[in-house]
Amino acid sequence: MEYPTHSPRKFLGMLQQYRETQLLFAGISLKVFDFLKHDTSAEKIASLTGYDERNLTLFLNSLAAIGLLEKSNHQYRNTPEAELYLNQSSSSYLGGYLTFWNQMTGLDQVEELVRLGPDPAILKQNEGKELFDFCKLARLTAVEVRTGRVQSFLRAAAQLAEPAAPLRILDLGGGSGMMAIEFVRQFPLASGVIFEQPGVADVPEELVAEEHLEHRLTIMRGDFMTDPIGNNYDLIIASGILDFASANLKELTTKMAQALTPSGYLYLVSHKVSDDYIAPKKSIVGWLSSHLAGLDILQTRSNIELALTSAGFRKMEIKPLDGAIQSLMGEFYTKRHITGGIS
Ligand SMILES: C[S@@+](CC[C@H](N)C(=O)[O-])C[C@H]1O[C@@H](n2cnc3c(N)ncnc32)[C@H](O)[C@@H]1O
Repeated sequence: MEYPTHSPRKFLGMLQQYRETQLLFAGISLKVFDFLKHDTSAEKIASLTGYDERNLTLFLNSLAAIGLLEKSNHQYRNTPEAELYLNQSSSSYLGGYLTFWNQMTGLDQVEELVRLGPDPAILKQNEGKELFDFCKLARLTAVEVRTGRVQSFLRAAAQLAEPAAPLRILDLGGGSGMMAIEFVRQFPLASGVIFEQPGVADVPEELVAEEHLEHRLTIMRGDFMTDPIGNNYDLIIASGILDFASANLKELTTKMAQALTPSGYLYLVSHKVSDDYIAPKKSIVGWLSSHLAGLDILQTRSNIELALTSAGFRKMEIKPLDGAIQSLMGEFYTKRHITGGIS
């Protein structure tokens, strides 16, 4: 008998991935990773939590099978990644962030929305900043941003600026403000502004205070589309914000260009969405729930490039960086004709 022309492996793999994802979230919710810094038996965890020992054993075996736990001699312990990101006692704990992101981008309603269409009110308003809980997101990303994103940004910035440069920076729609906070920690003479909507700005304000950086970072509250954002900045960080300009992208890029000094830089993190809206799949699928609900704000890469060019920006070539995670790195733009360092 001939093999079929194509294998169904892809679908079975997707099913398996779905099951593994369910196990991950069950593990986070049951907080089992909190008990597994060191070798521990299912019996011990069951006695501490009241969970059913038999079923807990089955569950832990499955977590070990999918590579979240290690098992030896009937004892379980976290893998290094699980210990770093899934144990609540870790300073890099991401369980809350993953759970929030799962809810925010969840597709439980996909069938209904495809059948019935979007919410007319969301469709009419088309305001991303009204739809998402950015306050909660900002609190949760304070940790996430330090798991690679900010390091990649700082490594790239170190190529452009002298360590002792007295730079003035703006973190526009900064969320947690962690990009700006870590930047001024790395550049001891740098100072600047974190700009956020009023309902979110308390989060970076608290984080700045926790780091005792109030004398170097001020919080500006407002709507970056309609309110002044300040000027004379040497560096503007625009990470994950351009989609919220909706149809007014050119206005926002022009506003950013005007707020920069002539030799200033823009650090841009965007989704690099293709014109046909099918790539990258992480962004297309991640935004699907809000688009089905009625939003239509995701900007394509070419739209963004057009708006940046018409505002006078040019993309800079940054040399490959040791230790930077390329997929997490944004791009630098300048208004200058020549490239060089900020000083
Ligand atoms: C996807 S988050 C990115 C946050 C942060 N830059 C980061 O990379 O983690 C977008 C941020 O832009 C802010 N934002 C969206 N629209 C805004 C507006 N019109 N004015 C001010 N902030 C806005 C949101 O409150 C949110 O914190």
